[in-house]
Amino acid sequence: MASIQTIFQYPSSSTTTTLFTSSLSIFSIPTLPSYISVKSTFTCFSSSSSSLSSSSITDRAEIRLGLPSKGRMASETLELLKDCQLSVRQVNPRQYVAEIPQLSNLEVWFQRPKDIVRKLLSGDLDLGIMGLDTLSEFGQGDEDLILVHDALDYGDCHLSIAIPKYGIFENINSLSELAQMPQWTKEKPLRVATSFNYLGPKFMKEKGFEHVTFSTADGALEAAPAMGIADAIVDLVSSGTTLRENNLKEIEGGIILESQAVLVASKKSLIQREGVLDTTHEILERLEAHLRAAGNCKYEGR
Ligand SMILES: Nc1ncnc2c1ncn2[C@@H]1O[C@H](COP(=O)(O)OP(=O)(O)OP(=O)(O)O)[C@@H](O)[C@H]1O
Ligand SMILES: O=P(O)(O)OC[C@H]1O[C@H](OP(=O)(O)OP(=O)(O)O)[C@H](O)[C@@H]1O
Repeated sequence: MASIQTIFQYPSSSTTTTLFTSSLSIFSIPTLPSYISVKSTFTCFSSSSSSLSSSSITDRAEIRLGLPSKGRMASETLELLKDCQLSVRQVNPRQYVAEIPQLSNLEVWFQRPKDIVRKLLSGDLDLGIMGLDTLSEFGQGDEDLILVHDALDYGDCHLSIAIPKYGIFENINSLSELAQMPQWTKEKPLRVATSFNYLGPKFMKEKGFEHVTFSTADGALEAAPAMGIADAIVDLVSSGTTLRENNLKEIEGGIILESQAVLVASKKSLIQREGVLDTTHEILERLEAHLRAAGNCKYEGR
């Protein structure tokens, strides 16, 4: 990864706004697909199109960091922060607020990852950690969401389209073959089940699928083809076991997004709320130091 200066660039304007610089080297965004509209090669998760953001800077004094409250990301997020000497001190595990003694004036709020994105946009959080998939789905490229660190090295998975291994799909092995199947017509479109109601349709449209409809479900999507509810699914994959166990397969060109845990900030907070920039910088430096050391350990261990 190239060493670059940490400059937040706001692609909606022609100027580059330097919020802070350092010798950190963690801002390159690897392979985000074009429809996610990261216009700079580093630092900014942004699009000039949709704007969900309605945040206004309220007059609260404390800085708020949103962390996943439960699920896959929760414990690894706490472990990562602990490894960075940023221990989250929770008075009681059922309480949703906590503190990090090393970061003064910071409140930690435990929330569902999708709600962290929503609350960054509404101005109720200043910083947050979630999967890039959640950021992309619920942030919808909003300009106020700044990707501060794009690779926290856990929560790896990818969002992908999957189809049955059997029946009319037996010899279909790529997205273009799927698109060209004569079965999909206006009257009988390709039916896709997904909980990614923004990224799924956006991807299929970009890939030129004309006759396609979407249905939504929150879990166990892999059952939809066998139940006859859908022809294909768009869902997260990590080990691939769930797809295999349900007789489904990924296809060439069908990966929508590679995801892992990321640190995100509200641009408005960074600019307008006192202390957010310094706190972000502090967290970033600690993350970078830890991840660099961990990376070296991995390398030495090989
Ligand atoms: N195999 C996987 N399946 C789903 N998510 C995964 C997987 N591997 C890593 N992840 C990451 O974990 C996140 C899911 O976290 P979690 O299990 O807490 O669900 P959630 O975001 O609260 O969603 P839900 O409301 O569906 O429970 C994903 O957004 C993704 O970034
Ligand atoms: O590739 P794998 O390692 O098998 O992981 C992928 C599965 O994990 C997630 O589901 P989860 O376990 O969260 O249950 P859910 O279907 O109820 O959301 C995801 O939605 C896939 O179903």
